[in-house]
Amino acid sequence: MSNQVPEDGTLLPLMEDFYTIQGEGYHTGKAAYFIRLGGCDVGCHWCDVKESWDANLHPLTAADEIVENAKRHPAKTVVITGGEPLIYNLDYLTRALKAAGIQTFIETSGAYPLSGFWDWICLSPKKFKGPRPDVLNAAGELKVIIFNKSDFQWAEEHAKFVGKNCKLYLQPEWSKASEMTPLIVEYVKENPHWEISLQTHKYLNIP
Ligand SMILES: C[S@@+](CC[C@H](N)C(=O)[O-])C[C@H]1O[C@@H](n2cnc3c(N)ncnc32)[C@H](O)[C@@H]1O
Ligand SMILES: Nc1nc2[nH]cc(C(=O)O)c2c(=O)[nH]1
Ligand code: SF4
Ligand SMILES: [Mg+2]
Repeated sequence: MSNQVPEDGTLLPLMEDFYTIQGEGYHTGKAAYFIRLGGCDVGCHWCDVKESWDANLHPLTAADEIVENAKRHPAKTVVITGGEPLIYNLDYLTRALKAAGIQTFIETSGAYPLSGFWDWICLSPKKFKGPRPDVLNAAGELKVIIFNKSDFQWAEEHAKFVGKNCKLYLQPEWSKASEMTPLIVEYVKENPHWEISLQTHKYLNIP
């Protein structure tokens, strides 16, 4: 992890920011400005953004500047992702976004303590470094990645720990999608409290 990131959250290692369509989960199809923070030590072997892992490769950027850039886009929604964004204290950034009238959504593994003020929390827990109870309690959606058959049971175990209104999604791991998607279809037909989430941006060829 980067040593120089100040604890007050006024500077954050920004890997990239881009205006696109939310491709996954509950808010699929909505325009949003994505803020991708560098740094992650969870170590998913199938992670589709491994370039994010080393925080030191991504420039420390003023949270105020990130907010000014977010304000320039028509959709008043940001998705903060990474890397693992909860490595950092996100109180300052999300307070400023909300003060600017922007909705705050996060994509997180839940492996670090919850910080920030959120309109939506997408928790995608990982075997490699499990989710914390504070994030399980606050999640609006639980999005479990299905890489092999044993992940269905693992998904059920985590669903026990989220709130009763939390939406439940199964999302195929991208490299295994042709093999796992038919299994997910059958699983959801048998267990309709779950829904399918696809990485629709990859089918649309957009960021
Ligand atoms: C790159 S992660 C960044 C946010 C956070 N570290 C997390 O894992 O939730 C964003 C989302 O992409 C999902 N994801 C990453 N690699 C994937 C892959 N190969 N196939 C399907 N989903 C993937 C993650 O589970 C997560 O829901
Ligand atoms: N379009 C689009 N939707 C996304 N939803 C979650 C993403 C992420 O990497 O966190 C993502 C992403 O990278 N692109
Ligand atoms: S927690 Fe997220 S960013 Fe980190 S390795 Fe896993 S999928 Fe990639
Ligand atoms: Mg992505």
